[in-house]
Amino acid sequence: MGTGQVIVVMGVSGTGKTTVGRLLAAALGLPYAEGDDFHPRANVLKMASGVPLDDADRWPWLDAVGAWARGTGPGGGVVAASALKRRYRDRLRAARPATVFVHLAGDRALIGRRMAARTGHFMPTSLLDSQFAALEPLGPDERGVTVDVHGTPEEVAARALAALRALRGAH
Ligand SMILES: Nc1ncnc2c1ncn2[C@@H]1O[C@H](COP(=O)(O)OP(=O)(O)O)[C@@H](O)[C@H]1O
Ligand SMILES: O=C(O)[C@H](O)[C@@H](O)[C@H](O)[C@H](O)COP(=O)(O)O
Repeated sequence: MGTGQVIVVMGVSGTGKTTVGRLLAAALGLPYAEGDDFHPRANVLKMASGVPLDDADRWPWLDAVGAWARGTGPGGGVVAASALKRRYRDRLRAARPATVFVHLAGDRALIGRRMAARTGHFMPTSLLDSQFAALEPLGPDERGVTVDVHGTPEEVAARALAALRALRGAH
């Protein structure tokens, strides 16, 4: 899938970033990182208490994700990180120019159901509306693919791999 490529699996909470990101990393033989692990503790506590993050909360987190991406070296890697807004993705691209985004997209009802069924996670389903409100889909000039999240995780991962291959073929 290309030397030096970092794949950022993006999208709202509950859309399957972790699940699909791990499958992509395994399929590509790349290291995987969980974006949630880079949040300062204050961010996790804020979200857990039902308050959405703002830009100021997200900059240090994005810089930590970007540092991981840069640190993967020539081999690249896969990281799950919501990267909801264009300016957040700009920040990640500034840290690691060879970044490609996989936007996992689905309707609110489906994602809400999956999120509600998830256990042991700090993110409350009540924040899903704010996640959709913040979401800015990939622009035509942004290197990446948008992948629908219906079906099994394996189907979504296969769809993402095919879209990445097509993107690569187009360049
Ligand atoms: N394609 C899928 N079909 C059914 N359930 C899924 C699918 N993808 C993810 N899930 C489940 O939905 C929940 C949210 O997925 P997760 O990977 O944690 O999303 P995110 O990392 O974007 O928050 C988890 O409980 C996960 O097991
Ligand atoms: O910028 C944000 O508001 C957060 O990054 C958010 O988008 C993310 O979704 C949470 O960290 C919950 O984690 P999950 O995405 O794994 O639910």
